[in-house]
Amino acid sequence: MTNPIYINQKEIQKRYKQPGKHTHKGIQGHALIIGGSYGKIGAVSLSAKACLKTGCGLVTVFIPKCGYTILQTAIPEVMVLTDIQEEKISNITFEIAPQAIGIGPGLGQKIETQKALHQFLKTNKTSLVIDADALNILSQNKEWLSLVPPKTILTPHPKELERLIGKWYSEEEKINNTISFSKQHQVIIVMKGAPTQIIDGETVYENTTGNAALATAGSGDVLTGMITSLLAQSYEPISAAILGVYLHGLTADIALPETGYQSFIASDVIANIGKAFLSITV
Ligand SMILES: NC(=O)C1=CN([C@@H]2O[C@H](COP(=O)(O)OP(=O)(O)OC[C@H]3O[C@@H](n4cnc5c(N)ncnc54)[C@H](O)[C@@H]3O)[C@@H](O)[C@H]2O)[C@@H](O)CC1
Ligand SMILES: Nc1ncnc2c1ncn2[C@@H]1O[C@H](COP(=O)(O)OP(=O)(O)O)[C@@H](O)[C@H]1O
Ligand SMILES: [Mg+2]
Repeated sequence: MTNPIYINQKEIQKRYKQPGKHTHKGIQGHALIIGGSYGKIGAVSLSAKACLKTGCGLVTVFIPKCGYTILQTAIPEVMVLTDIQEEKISNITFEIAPQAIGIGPGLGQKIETQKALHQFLKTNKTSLVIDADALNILSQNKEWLSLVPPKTILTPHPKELERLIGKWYSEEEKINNTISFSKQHQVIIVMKGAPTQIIDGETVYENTTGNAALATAGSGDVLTGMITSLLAQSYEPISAAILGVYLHGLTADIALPETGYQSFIASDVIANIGKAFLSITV
């Protein structure tokens, strides 16, 4: 099996870019997060807030109508576009030109939403992060993977990965099958877990941050927002994935002495992104 490259402080120093002194929100990246359905607007809310807190200049969400007031109240910094439907996404249309799109958190898998994702993939040319229900929809319609732009980042947890690549019977088989999938579809796969591994063709990266405090609802939705943010800020897709995963894990390592494993929640990831950035820049 290929030896992994460990994602440690040294690997991060090679990739991290400090924002320029004269930067402004117009060049600091505009990210779009698409997702949400009735009862799962929180997933988009977490993702969008994490996206902002990871340094993106502008963040817009595209959600079903029922999430409008929730989003505008929860995060006034975020701009909101809504679908024509109340409870689910049915037609993804927007006139903005984001540099990166994260799609999937809380999306649901209703048939109209599946069709909307298909239509979106047929026309989209923007760099993408695909997570959660958008991955589950792709697993049910594998032929749509040919519509995904090269170097798209997929962020499956183990069950989502199984739906995508099928069952495995050893760690080695899991990695080998994921490598084959990554090469076949030219995608980067963030295999979330303990530890998270990132597969980019034949190259395997293994994260060194994070702990069991991250086993909490919404922590993956937050990761999607963080990686989308970095992608919108012009990081190469592989660097956005590596830096996002490392910082995400670091938040839990930083917070652990204060929260313990049990009381750490996804919002604590977001609350500690600043400290995580500070600790990689010293
Ligand atoms: N506040 C919110 O609105 C939240 C919304 N969420 C959304 O809910 C939808 C469903 O996502 P879920 O992931 O809950 O449902 P899924 O059905 O995709 O995954 C849950 C299944 O995967 C298994 N699984 C998950 N992590 C695993 C691991 N590390 N090892 C082994 N098995 C693992 C679980 O045991 C369970 O069987 C998504 O759209 C997601 O974004 C969740 O992220 C939770 C929070
Ligand atoms: N025991 C653990 N140790 C380290 N990281 C973990 C652990 N459990 C979960 N995580 C991390 O938490 C995140 C969970 O993502 P996901 O299952 O998609 O959550 P959700 O869909 O609820 O947002 C992943 O980044 C995963 O690597
Ligand atoms: Mg998830």
